Amino acid sequence: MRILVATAVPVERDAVARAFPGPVPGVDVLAVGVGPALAAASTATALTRAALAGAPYGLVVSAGIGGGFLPHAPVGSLVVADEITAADLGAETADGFVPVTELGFGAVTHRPPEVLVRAAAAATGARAGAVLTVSTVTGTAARASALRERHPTALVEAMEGFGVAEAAGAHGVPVLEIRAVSNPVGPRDRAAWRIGDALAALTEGFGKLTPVLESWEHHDD
Ligand SMILES: O=C(O)c1cccc(C(=O)CC[C@H]2O[C@@H](n3cnc4c(=O)[nH]cnc43)[C@H](O)[C@@H]2O)c1
Repeated sequence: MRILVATAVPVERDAVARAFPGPVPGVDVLAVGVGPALAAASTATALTRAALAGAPYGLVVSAGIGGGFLPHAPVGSLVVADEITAADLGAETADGFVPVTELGFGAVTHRPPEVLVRAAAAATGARAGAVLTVSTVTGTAARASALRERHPTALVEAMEGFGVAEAAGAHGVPVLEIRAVSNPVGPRDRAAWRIGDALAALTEGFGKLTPVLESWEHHDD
């Protein structure tokens, strides 16, 4: 089975690639850009190109760093998504946020295969929980609390997972998301982001995850 690993930026791509001693046949790691729209477009393009070449991918993995909801996902920890949810795709109303699904449109959540989530968490020591996709990095305690109130199982927010998952879904390919926590979700303190520690955790996690991905077979679970 061919696997596409989609990171946002080249440093994340390189952190994933460092987990492998050399090129791994069947595993491609691609930097697809920051944010859900560019990530969706780039991932869909890669999936289409592979399908047209007669070598389709059987699994897409969205991977990278992310903000962790404290105390559930501390800096340096790993999280695997049991749900990939677009947290700001909807409408603001006088009564609060309404997701697009309640307005009669589209989807806001993709669920990776349960068996794969469990195996990935067991192999890497990652916590399993919801990973939110946002277009705006949270910068206040109030927004962090509002997100957790709306999504009580959320462990991480990042900016690409839902876009990658939409592209995978359009191709009928299962998706997984794994994030290494670089910063707490909350008041903006960009200087405190531990990007190096998170990238190291991503490399270590991917070393343990790759055999799981390679041996996994999709049975619509
Ligand atoms: O400094 C900023 O305000 C800023 C605004 C937009 C993007 C960035 C990035 O550095 C994005 C990098 C990448 O990291 C993921 N990420 C990491 N932490 C968070 C977070 O707390 N909330 C959302 N995304 C996060 C994200 O997936 C980006 O691709 C900085």
